[in-house]
Amino acid sequence: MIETLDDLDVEGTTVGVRVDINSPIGDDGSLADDARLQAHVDTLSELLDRGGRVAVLAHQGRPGSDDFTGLETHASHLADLLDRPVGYADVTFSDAACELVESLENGDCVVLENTRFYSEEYMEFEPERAAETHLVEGLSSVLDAYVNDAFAAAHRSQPSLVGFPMVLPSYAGRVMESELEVLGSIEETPEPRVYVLGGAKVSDSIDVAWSVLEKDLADHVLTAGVVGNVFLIADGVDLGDESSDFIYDEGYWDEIDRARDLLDAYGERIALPRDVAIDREGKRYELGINALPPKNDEGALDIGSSTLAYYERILSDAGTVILNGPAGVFEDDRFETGTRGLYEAATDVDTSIVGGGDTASALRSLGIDGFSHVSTGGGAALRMLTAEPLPAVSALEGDERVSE
Ligand SMILES: Nc1ncnc2c1ncn2[C@@H]1O[C@H](COP(=O)(O)OP(=O)(O)OP(=O)(O)O)[C@@H](O)[C@H]1O
Ligand SMILES: O=C(O)[C@H](O)COP(=O)(O)O
Repeated sequence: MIETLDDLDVEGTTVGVRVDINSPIGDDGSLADDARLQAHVDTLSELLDRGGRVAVLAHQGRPGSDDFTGLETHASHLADLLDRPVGYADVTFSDAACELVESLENGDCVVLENTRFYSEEYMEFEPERAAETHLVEGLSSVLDAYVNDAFAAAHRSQPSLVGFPMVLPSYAGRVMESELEVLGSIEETPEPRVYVLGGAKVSDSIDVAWSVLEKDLADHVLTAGVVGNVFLIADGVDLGDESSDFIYDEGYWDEIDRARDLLDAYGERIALPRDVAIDREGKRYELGINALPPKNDEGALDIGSSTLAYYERILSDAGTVILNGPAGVFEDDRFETGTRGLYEAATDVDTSIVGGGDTASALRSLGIDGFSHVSTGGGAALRMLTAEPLPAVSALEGDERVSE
């Protein structure tokens, strides 16, 4: 069983809190979206208000990517959100970092440097081995307890996520708790249940579709975005070279066979786009499936209005909708219509759950809200929807973990 902050005697305790504040970074190095920081305010405030001494652990970006930055900006933004001083250390587990953590007083908070600045943190380990990494060994010597609030990274078996529960009493933070509560009990949500799978993560979406159709969790799967295009090709539609090349270049060509198998097995529960929107001479132009391929091979960049109306009808009878990924290239005003329409229709459904990450920040930029739950996790939420165990969650509940 996973223990929560309700089980932790916080006063005077030095707690390592793993959060996921991995955020889009603007060209000037600023945070382009602070939603993930906001999400952790409750956990951090609660620990600090209850007299905890908090050392925050987090990653930002991946080695080699433009958003692979330090956490100084995150620390100062957290100070604003928490409305209290938040320190920053440019180290994570060195002697200097440990001395700083040891010097914390009740109610003090420090953000330690990006865990992924250290090569071991970008490797996947079994928890017992993760507990022997420099990061976990070094830092656990100055911590009394560990809180994992990083649901969005819980599908990674990296040291700061799975190692600490092997050596310290460990607890789920409030974000982790609520994500597990909602995403862990999908089968109890009202029926009929509709899954909307859009975006560009085709293999992940096909995994989700297989799983929820096989387990009878889904009454309908609505396909859109690149996922919808792959299903159209699998169904024998010629989308033209532009869309086909895109799918090939992204490495999703083999997924067409999987999509076809899925249509053979569960076709009556899978809805495919009836029309698509293309860019013709700089304008949005809609084409019915029978009019494809486009005469100039323009790419299919959004679902069209008759698909939207068809999907809205299915959603109007739904008890639960689970959405992941946009319906088109929403970053371009001409092709945001499908995403906006679909997600707005979803807010009218009794229970509406959005599988997060970039989708969540897209919705904020489109100004759409009113969902029952917007997950902080992209990959983690998808994995949870296929009922696959998340390593960081297993580490929190495992037999090997240390109890108080
Ligand atoms: N028809 C399309 N053609 C090309 N790109 C598309 C199309 N539909 C959607 N996209 C692109 O897919 C991208 C998002 O896909 P992705 O699956 O990564 O979703 P996401 O929101 O990042 O997922 P997560 O929330 O899991 O992080 C967007 O950048 C969007 O422009
Ligand atoms: O944004 C995410 O999905 C999490 O922060 C995990 O990041 P990663 O995919 O780089 O491991």
